[in-house]
Amino acid sequence: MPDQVRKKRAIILFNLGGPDGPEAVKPFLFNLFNDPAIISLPNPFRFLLAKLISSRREPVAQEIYAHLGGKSPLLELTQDQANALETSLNDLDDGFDNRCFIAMRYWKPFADETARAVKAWGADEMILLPLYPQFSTTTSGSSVKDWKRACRDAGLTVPMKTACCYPTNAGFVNATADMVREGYEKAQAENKGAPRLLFSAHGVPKAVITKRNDPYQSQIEKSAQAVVDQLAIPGLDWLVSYQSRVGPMEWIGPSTEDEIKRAGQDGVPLVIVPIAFVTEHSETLVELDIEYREIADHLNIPVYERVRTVCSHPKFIAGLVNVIHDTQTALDAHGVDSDSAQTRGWWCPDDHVCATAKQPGAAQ
Ligand SMILES: C=CC1=C(C)c2cc3[nH]c(cc4nc(cc5[nH]c(cc1n2)c(C)c5CCC(=O)O)C(CCC(=O)O)=C4C)c(C)c3C=C
Ligand SMILES: [Fe+2]
Ligand SMILES: [Fe+2]
Repeated sequence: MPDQVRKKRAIILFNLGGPDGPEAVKPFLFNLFNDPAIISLPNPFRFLLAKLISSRREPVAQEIYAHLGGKSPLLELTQDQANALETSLNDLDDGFDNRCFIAMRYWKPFADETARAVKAWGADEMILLPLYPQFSTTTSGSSVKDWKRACRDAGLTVPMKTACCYPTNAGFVNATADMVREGYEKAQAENKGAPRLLFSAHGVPKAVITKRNDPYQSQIEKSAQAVVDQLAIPGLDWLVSYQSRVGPMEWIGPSTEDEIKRAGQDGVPLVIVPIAFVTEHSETLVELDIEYREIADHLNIPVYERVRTVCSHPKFIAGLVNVIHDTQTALDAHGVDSDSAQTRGWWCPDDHVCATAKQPGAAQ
């Protein structure tokens, strides 16, 4: 298609963000705990509590990021994904001039800066793509809400469509299965018995699931089941657990730490699979690779193998291309016009009670 008739389509990739140096750790934590999607208290209580918790958590978090040279690798790896996705989309020649942008929720680049960049580029339309396969109000929901605020503040008024979730997307599942196969075979080669697969996801407080009807936990289970189906290993021993608890609230379980201890009691080789993260960062490189490995070593677990995240695996990137095309065409097929698409257009392949997907007329 000739360049002059191509529409400019901005793909906005969302992730959590991480500190880019030791001095960023405390303000990053403050931004996280000051998010009403994380602590649902009215101000000034949330602000004061966020100040308190971020100060208390800072030494622990500094220690975590010190293992990574004082900063998170999340942005760099997300940039690699953005580059790979942009190349794949433009190679398809689907009538759009596609450009990928990144908006992080709690550290740079923030939504405000990215919204200004999208406006300066002259986008005709946008697709919002959370880099979270499973929807949670604490992650994708929070990012999309903040993006819409940033667009209003920047005067960016072009139509937008949102990919809600893609927990069983074939590209994501097949890329994960490829990585798991590699780890599983390595563990098997040690000849210490049949390995147990532990799908470990970032936890959330129980109240997030029960009070907000958040589909996160059920979608994590669907993702894990889809990977297991794809692996098709007869008699596979597997389960889902949740890592990264913070604070005194009750979190969803079982906890990954408890399951590592149980594997120690059972004397089975363990293969840990991150199922909610699509890039490496502190929760994989420090929590899984250092902290939990130490526990496993202490318990004499015969093998502890941690599977890599999908990052820019070609199958995962191809899966994201499909998510973008589904988002575009599903809404077009339903005749959602640019006005309502701007505020209400969500594509959701799941049957969870995604407020916006189930009630297209509902205010967000
Ligand atoms: C699926 C992904 C994530 C969910 C769900 C999630 C919920 C959630 N997280 C916290 C508190 C913290 N998370 C921290 C780091 C962090 N969290 C995610 C993803 C999810 N969080 C990522 C990708 C990262 C890593 C960032 C990086 O290193 O680049 C941290 C900071 C690290 C630490 O101090 O441990 C905190 C704190 C809560 C409270 C929550 C749900 C309510
Ligand atoms: Fe987190
Ligand atoms: Fe959804």
